Amino acid sequence: MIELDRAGRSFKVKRNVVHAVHDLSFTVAPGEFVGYLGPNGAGKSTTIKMLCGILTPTSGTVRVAGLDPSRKRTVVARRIGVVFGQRTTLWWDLPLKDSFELIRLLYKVDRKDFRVRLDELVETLDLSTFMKTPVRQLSLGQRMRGDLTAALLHAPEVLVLDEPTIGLDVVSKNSIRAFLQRVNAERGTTVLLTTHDLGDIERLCKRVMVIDHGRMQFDGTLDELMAGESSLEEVVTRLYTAGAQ
Ligand SMILES: Nc1ncnc2c1ncn2[C@@H]1O[C@H](COP(=O)(O)OP(=O)(O)OP(=O)(O)O)[C@@H](O)[C@H]1O
Repeated sequence: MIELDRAGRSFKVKRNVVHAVHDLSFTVAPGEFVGYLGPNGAGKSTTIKMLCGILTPTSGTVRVAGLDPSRKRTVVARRIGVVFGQRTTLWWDLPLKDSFELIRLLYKVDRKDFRVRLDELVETLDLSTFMKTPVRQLSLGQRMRGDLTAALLHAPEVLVLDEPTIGLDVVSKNSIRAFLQRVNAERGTTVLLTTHDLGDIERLCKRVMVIDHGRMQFDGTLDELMAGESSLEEVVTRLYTAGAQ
């Protein structure tokens, strides 16, 4: 479903070249739920931006559902849902329900399918009390639930999440985690999850990839990553520190 083959992305900053992602290869099979970890500046968001076609790789190839996102951005957009926890994709001044209607029009979602999906998402994510509220007046937890809904209204096969639980309280985090687990289990949606919250990883991901300085440091199961140790935080700290040396 997701395939990177020696993908790289560099940026020219003044006279220097920053290799944000370097020679990165991995595949994510349909229906997998994969955690994508790395310290600040490791290249996670750059990878995600290449998956949605926002950034073109400077070397190698990136494929989503067999398509090149930078060349087929609109087609890929219909097959992928993306949530950037730090930024909303909703319209700031519009009531939430109007943002959803705009998404229906943009993605050309059939009116009946849209209704069924929206009703289900409103119920599961408990949105009914703030559907008429402008996005700018929503709390962070409410806004995040709105963003998740927006990402799923066109029933994408792939969901890419960049810090979807950032800044949320423990109850909101747990309800979002339960929701994501359900989307993956019931709809078979492939999920790639970037987070600095290791609780998200422990709760949701069987497989974990860790990158640092744009290169893969670890790709395996959570059990393999833990290798008999009891604290994921310690394991990850060791990996991040080793990468920095
Ligand atoms: N548009 C850009 N121009 C120049 N450098 C960039 C650009 N985007 C990212 N970078 C650099 O690429 C590297 C990887 O950044 P990226 O945002 O992908 O990291 P990240 O793993 O998502 O980090 P964080 O966890 O802090 O969000 C960093 O050194 C960053 O400064």
